[in-house]
Amino acid sequence: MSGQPDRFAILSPDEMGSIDHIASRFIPVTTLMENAGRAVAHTVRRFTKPCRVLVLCGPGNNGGDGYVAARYLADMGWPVAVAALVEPRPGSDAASVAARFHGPHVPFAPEEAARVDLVIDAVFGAGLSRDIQEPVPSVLAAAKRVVAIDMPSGIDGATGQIRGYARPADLTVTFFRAKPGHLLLPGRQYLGQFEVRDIGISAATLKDVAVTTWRNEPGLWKLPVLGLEAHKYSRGVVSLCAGEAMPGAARLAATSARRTGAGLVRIAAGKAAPAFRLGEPGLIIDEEPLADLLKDHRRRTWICGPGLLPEEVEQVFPRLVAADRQILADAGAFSWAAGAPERLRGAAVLTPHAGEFARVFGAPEADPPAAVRAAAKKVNAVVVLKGATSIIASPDGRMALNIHATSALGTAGSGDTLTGVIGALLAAGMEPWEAACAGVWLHGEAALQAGDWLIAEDLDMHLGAARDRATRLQFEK
Ligand SMILES: NC(=O)C1=CN([C@@H]2O[C@H](COP(=O)(O)OP(=O)(O)OC[C@H]3O[C@@H](n4cnc5c(N)ncnc54)[C@H](O)[C@@H]3O)[C@@H](O)[C@H]2O)[C@@H](O)CC1
Ligand SMILES: [K+]
Repeated sequence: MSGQPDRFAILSPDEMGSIDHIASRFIPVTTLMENAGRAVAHTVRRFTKPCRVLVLCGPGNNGGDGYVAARYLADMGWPVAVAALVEPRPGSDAASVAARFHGPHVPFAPEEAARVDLVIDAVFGAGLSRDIQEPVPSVLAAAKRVVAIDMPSGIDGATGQIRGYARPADLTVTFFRAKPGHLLLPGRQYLGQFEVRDIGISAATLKDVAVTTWRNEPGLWKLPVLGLEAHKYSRGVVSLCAGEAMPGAARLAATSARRTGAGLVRIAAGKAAPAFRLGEPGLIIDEEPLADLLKDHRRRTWICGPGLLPEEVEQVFPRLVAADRQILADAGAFSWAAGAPERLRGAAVLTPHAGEFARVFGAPEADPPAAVRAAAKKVNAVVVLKGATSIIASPDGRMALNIHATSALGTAGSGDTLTGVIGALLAAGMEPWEAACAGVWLHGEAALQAGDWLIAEDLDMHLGAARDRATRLQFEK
C-alpha cells in the first residue's frame, strides 16, 4: 500500500507465509529455520541460566524451529530433550532439521514437561488451523516455565484469539515482524517478554506483499509543523455541537482540542449556552442556530456526539453532512446510529469503544480487526475501536494497532479527550487515518506520563510533552 514505513509493518500469518515463500527463492527454508532456531537458543541463553529443557515439537515448520533450537542448546552444553507431538512428514524441511538433533527423545506427556525447568513450545505457530486438543493442553499446563516459538500454541496469529487452549509464556520469540495476534488481546497477554528476531529475511520482501497493517508509532505519521506565519485559522478551527444534558463531555473535548494546537475552538451550544459561559475564557460559545454557523466556511471540522442525546444528534448530524463538513462522530452519535450504521455515512472519523461499536455494527466476535475494517468500509470513514489495543482502520484498507497506552485511560471522560485531540489534528489538515493514529498515540503517551491515577482533565497537561516526544521519535529510523 502507500508509503508507510516498513519497520512498523505487522504481518498476518498468511502474509508471513508469503514472505517466507518469497525469501525461500534466495535462502533455503532449512536455512531460515536454522536461523530461527539459533535465534531462539541465543534468546533463551540470555533469558535464563543453563537448566533442563524440553522442546515440544509439532509436525510443521514451527516444530522444525524447535529441533534446531534443541540442537543449539545441546551444543552449548545444556541438558535438552525433544518430545514430538507427531513426527514431521518424511522429506519435509522440518524432517531434515529434526534428523540433525541427536539428543534424547521422550514421550509427549505432562510428566516429562513437569520434570524439566523450562519447556520450549514449538508445537504450532503460524500454521495453527483449528482448536488445539489433548494432549497439548495438559503438557503445556504441566510446564514450570515456557518459551514460545513464534506464538504460544493455541493463540491465533491473525486475531489474538485463543483456539481451544493457550498457556501464558514467559518469553515469546517471533521472526522478522510481529503478527496481529502479538498485539491484540487476549494473545498479547500470553507472550511474556516479547522479542522479534531477524532471520535473514530482507525488508525488501515487504514490497512484494501488500502490507496493510502497522504498529501505531510516531513515524507512521508526522505531526503538523507550526510555521512562522501560523495564525489561528491556519492552525485549524474545531467546532463542537453541545447540549444541555452533559456539558462536561463537550468541555473536555474542547479543552483537549485546544491543548493539541487548534487555533480556535468554538462550542455551538444553542440554548445550552449558559451552561458553558462560565467555563474556560479561551472557549468561544455560539448561541446562533447551526444554519448560521455553517455559513462560515473556515469552520470545516466538527465534533458531533460528546455530551449529546440521540435526539440532539438527529438535529445536527444530517445538517453537518449536508453542509459537507469534516465530522468526527463519537458518544451520542453511536446511540443515535444504534443498529443503523448507514446513518453515520458522511463522517470522516468514528471513535467508538467496544460497547458503542457493538451497538452500531454488531459485536466483533472472533476477529476484531476484520470487523473494524468492514465497519470502516461500510460507512466510508476511519473507525477507531478504542481499547487496550486500539484498532484504527481506514476505508482504503490501512489499519494500525495501538498498544501505546495504559489501562489508566479507563476513566470517565478520557474518550472525550481523545475526540478533542483527533479533532484538532483533523482541523490542522492531517489526513483522517493519520490524524486518528496520531491522536490515539498522543492520548496514550499523555496517559503514560500522567500515571495510574489520572483523571481525564490531567491528560491535557501532558499533551504538549506527548507532542514533543512524538516529534522526536517520528524522525528516528
Ligand atoms: N515457512 C518458512 O519458511 C519458515 C517458517 N518458520 C516457522 O514455521 C512456522 C509455520 O510453519 P507451518 O506453516 O508448518 O505451521 P505450524 O508448524 O505452525 O503448524 C502446521 C501443522 O500443524 C497442523 N495443525 C495446525 N493446527 C493444528 C491443531 N489444532 N491440532 C493439530 N494439528 C494442527 C497442521 O495440519 C500442520 O501439519 C512459523 O510459525 C515459524 O515458527 C520459521 O522456521 C522460518 C521459516
Ligand atoms: K509455538
